[in-house]
Amino acid sequence: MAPMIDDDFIGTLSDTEDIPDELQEAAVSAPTNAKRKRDDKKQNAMKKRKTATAAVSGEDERVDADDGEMLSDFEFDNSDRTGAMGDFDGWALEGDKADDGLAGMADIDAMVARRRGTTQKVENGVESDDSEDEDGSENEDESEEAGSDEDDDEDDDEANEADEDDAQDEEQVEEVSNSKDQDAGSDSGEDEEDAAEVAKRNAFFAPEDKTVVSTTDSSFTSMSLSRPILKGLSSVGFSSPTPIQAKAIPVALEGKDIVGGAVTGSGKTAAFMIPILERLLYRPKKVATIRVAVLMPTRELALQCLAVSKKLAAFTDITFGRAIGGLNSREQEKELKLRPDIVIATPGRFIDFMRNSSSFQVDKIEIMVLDEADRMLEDGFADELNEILNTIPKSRQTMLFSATMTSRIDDLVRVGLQRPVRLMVDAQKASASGLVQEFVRLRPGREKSRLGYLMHLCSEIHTNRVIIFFRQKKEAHRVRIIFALCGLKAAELHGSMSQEQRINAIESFRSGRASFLLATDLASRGLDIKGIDTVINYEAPQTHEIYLHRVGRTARAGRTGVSCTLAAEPDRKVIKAAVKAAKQHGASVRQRTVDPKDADTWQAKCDALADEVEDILREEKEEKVLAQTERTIARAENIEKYEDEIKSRPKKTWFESEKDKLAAKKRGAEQLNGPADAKREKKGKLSNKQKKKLQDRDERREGQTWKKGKDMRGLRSLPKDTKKKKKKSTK
Ligand SMILES: Nc1ncnc2c1ncn2[C@@H]1O[C@H](COP(=O)(O)OP(=O)(O)OP(=O)(O)O)[C@@H](O)[C@H]1O
Repeated sequence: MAPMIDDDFIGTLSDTEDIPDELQEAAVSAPTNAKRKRDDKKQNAMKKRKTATAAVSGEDERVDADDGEMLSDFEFDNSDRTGAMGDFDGWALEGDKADDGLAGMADIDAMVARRRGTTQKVENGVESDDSEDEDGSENEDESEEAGSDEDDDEDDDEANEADEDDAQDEEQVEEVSNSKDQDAGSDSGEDEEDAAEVAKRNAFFAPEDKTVVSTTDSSFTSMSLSRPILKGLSSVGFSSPTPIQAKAIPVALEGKDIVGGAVTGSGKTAAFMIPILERLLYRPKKVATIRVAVLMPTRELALQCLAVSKKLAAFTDITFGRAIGGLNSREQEKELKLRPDIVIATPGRFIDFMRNSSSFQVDKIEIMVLDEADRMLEDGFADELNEILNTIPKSRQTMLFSATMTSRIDDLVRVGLQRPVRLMVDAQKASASGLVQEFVRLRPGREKSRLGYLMHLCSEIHTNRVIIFFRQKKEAHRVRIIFALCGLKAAELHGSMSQEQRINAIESFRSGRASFLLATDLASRGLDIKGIDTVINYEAPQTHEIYLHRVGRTARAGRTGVSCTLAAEPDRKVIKAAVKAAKQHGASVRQRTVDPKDADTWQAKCDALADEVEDILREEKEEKVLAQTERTIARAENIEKYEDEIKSRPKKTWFESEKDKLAAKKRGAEQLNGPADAKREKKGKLSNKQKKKLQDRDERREGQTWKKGKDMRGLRSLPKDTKKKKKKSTK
């Protein structure tokens, strides 16, 4: 039966709830940097720019940085974007081993083709290089071989980037559904901030009215940007600044610290990169120096940022280097020896170079950017971040950006911001304006057919340019096999894949060879892939923030897109928060009705494939073991061949022991999943809020009925017969 869109969707997942009228298809609607050392030339250039900006904007036009208002008059120009950023053409992998094949997907496709006895031609597959994933441990000495082994992509910081994925994986899932997501529903964080927090904030941030220039009528030319920068902008098709760019660029050009937030896909990358490039044009050029460090939480994001930045800098002499995990360190070390102006990095590899590469000097860094800053400030990255912050100069400009930027002062204080300017363009927890959020409700007892629902959606409704998010990489992989067995072209992306496979997977999806990308939250932040039509949440994520990042992979840069979330009992809290926020911001929310028979038919098909899936998993494991053995032999041969060179190198040091790393990982998981039971015991007395949380969790564990929250109480104005019908259906 054809699926239906039910426009009067409600956020509640309980069958006893009434459908609200109001949820019917919304049809949507610092002081100057005197302390900091700047050379005279730069200061003068800055002053000139400042005067020009002020002249253009005028005092009266200043906009309150915190007004949370969307600048409705801004529209992305998507009419003619040929040659623009849409044509992302690579990962700047010169020198790194990058395969054009369909790694990660080709293996499965080949196996399925063999099993089906077809002659399906499968492009060359690349074996998974996930040795560290098999035993779950990294060997610090492994990187010793980097010099002699081109393939040695697994480095010490593998763990950091993998954490992004692992933290949301495996055994934590149950915890997740029972603890942290309760926060998502409650108005924690910003909403609950008290007067003390407001006072702290006022003291911490620079007074807004003095520091923020107007964004109305702003254009790149009115920002007094230099010709090479303007040429770069026009070459990528950026004709006018997005709201966050209009706000951030003038402030950043003045050298001020920034805490910036704007919805996903609103151009935050260029918001920090344009002023950096402009400022670097005025750098002293006699001695090459690393002046800028941009830190990102995942390797893919770092590579993407590098590609975008290089395009923007195409008409300048500004140079770039990488310190990105998972890629050949020797190549990166070579680049860093030349002291590029800007280094784009993931924290683990950055620290590795900081400690072990004499050519990597960070003592002249003048600007540091933390992209996806709220993620970087989480416990999982705390040790790395502290190590970096303690090493690079304190007298730097620091910029933090994220679509879900935290304003919790305690989090921000440790970054060493100096009277930062707070630039929040969109209302907190808003989604992109072109996004339609669909929910497919799985009634109690229907969860066992979750996969059936997904298969139905992907074969009948959302059939192309779809990214599907999973909580567990194992599940993403299993479903990827089922997709292959059912003839759906898919790629997968998660932390159990080698970096090369990860990049190839993204590329095969980007190029359209794969219609579906099955990913974990490794891909939830920042990835800018043009033309993603739909984001499907196979399960709701742990938090509302992650939900916003996930659904933000579509409807980017003024485009439209759909998110579709399978909503069962365990997903309830996050969905409740998502619907509530969507309601508040006038976003489009609707329910998609899928005939249970369709889902059951697909579920039966999938169940019937179980043995075959097991066989493929076994076969895959055997191939992995074989590949692993071959790698071990090759490694041993390499060690023998390059023994002298390896022994002559100083032993690498790492700032954390394995134990510390594990502890950090645990802290990260705890932060993600909420306080562990142990914490509860240790603390002794619990606050009422904690008690309520635990009680809610226990109730849910026992499968008791969910109580309506505040935001759901308003859902009463349904026509009577609809109410009756609903009640009946629950009996
Ligand atoms: N001024 C502009 N004009 C037109 N397009 C732009 C402009 N600035 C950025 N874009 C495009 O908008 C898209 C999103 O940009 P970007 O990836 O920087 O978003 P973001 O805000 O960092 O998103 P996320 O929060 O998901 O990381 C990119 O494809 C980029 O090319």
